[in-house]
Amino acid sequence: MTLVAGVDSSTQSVKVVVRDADTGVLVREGRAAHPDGTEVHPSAWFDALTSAIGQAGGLDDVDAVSIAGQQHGMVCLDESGEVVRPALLWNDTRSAAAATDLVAELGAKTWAEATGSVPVASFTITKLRWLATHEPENAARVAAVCLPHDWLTWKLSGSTDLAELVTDRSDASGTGYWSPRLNAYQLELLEHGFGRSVTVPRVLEPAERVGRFGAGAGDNAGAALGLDAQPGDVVVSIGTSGTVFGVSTVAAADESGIVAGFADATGHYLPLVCTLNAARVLDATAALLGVSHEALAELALSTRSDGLVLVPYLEGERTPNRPDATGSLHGLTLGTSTSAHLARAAVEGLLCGLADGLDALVAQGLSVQRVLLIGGAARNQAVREIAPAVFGRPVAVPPAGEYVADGAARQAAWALTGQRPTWSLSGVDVYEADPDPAVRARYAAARDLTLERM
Ligand SMILES: Nc1ncnc2c1ncn2[C@@H]1O[C@H](COP(=O)(O)OP(=O)(O)O)[C@@H](O)[C@H]1O
Ligand SMILES: O=C(CO)[C@@H](O)[C@H](O)COP(=O)(O)O
Repeated sequence: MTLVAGVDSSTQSVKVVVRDADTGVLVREGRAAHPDGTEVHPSAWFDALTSAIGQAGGLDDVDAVSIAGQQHGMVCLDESGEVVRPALLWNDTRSAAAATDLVAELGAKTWAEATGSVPVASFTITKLRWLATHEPENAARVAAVCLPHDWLTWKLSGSTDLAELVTDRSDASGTGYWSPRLNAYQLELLEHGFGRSVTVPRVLEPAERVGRFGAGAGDNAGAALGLDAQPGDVVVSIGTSGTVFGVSTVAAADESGIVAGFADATGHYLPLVCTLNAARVLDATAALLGVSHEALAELALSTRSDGLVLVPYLEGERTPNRPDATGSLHGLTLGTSTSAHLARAAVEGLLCGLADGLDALVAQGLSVQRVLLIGGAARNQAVREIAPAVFGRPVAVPPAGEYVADGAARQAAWALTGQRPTWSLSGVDVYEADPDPAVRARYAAARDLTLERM
């Protein structure tokens, strides 16, 4: 049996799957937790990956490996390949002012045309500007910049040569200095943002490999590949981030900055909307109520929200671009002051943010024939049942699984054999509900009424 491995190094954890390259059957798997926080030393990811690989029985008998991971994080290396400072992750908002400056300096249209996206605090380029401004001594030591998945691939390959860093189209498209449309770096943007040029990883083609390593992918592109998403499939992923995206044959360039015009992992495009507040809104609400996720779901399904709205900007927000916002609760009455109403409002609030994202993608021309729901919080029964009412469409929920790691495994098999795998995806459950536009309308009325962070 020929084995391939796929990795998802996501915000909260790392997952490893080992699959049969011919059939896609899961042979072994492993996982390990990542440290909390929006600033993490990459060595913590490597330690977690090593432990997850061990749990998955090692990689000695595996012929090809691909690593997918959280997008955008800034990993800076010095000339000898050492990490300069802990990585700033996609959900670290300290570079919000740098993002505002970069957009003001060149204009949103220039960014959208050059890179497919208008940078917000998540994007690597804004973190580089922040570093140049706030930590000039660290900035001076930077010889190369790469992304979490690039660094893990490089590290696992055993290389110490900066010239051997590789990445893929999907993750390169989240840097703010690579064009999906032109399939090329825009290094003048990197120089503009950081003040000078540095080494960047070589961008591999979707099925290219270096030794036994595939190109890897940003986690959302990895999930699209893992689900074998086709044009018309829109994926809603509710993990640490909330994302809505679809595979498209047309490159997006949304000047409003709502839709990010990323590349996918198959040579096409992946227009995407990302929110900063997703599964952790339910984690926080369950903790506040002192209940499990299962009990939270039961509470949420036991009532309607009756006008209670939770605007879930607990970590600030990325879409809409409100990095300094806080969450807020609106519509409290004696009647809505119950655990059940709060649970329902939390689920509806996070889903309304994603429904706004779905609308934005449709407005950009993305076709929606099917909505697929994945990510840790897709396990939640209330999310599954309320999503179709909020989205106004049926929602298909594939079996709980590690679709990002599966996408990486598919890529590894593709790179190994030269054939894109046709592994079958087992059955999805379809959830339907009457559309509930009143919930969306009430949320829309509340969403801008939030306090800034202190
Ligand atoms: N049944 C559930 N209901 C709601 N949230 C859940 C449930 N199970 C897991 N989660 C949450 O999902 C998140 C992890 O999802 P995952 O997609 O692995 O995240 P990431 O890829 O961002 O690391 C955690 O915040 C976890 O608490
Ligand atoms: O920033 C984005 C997409 O632009 C996020 O989707 C990150 O890629 C993190 O993903 P998860 O940890 O939530 O899987």
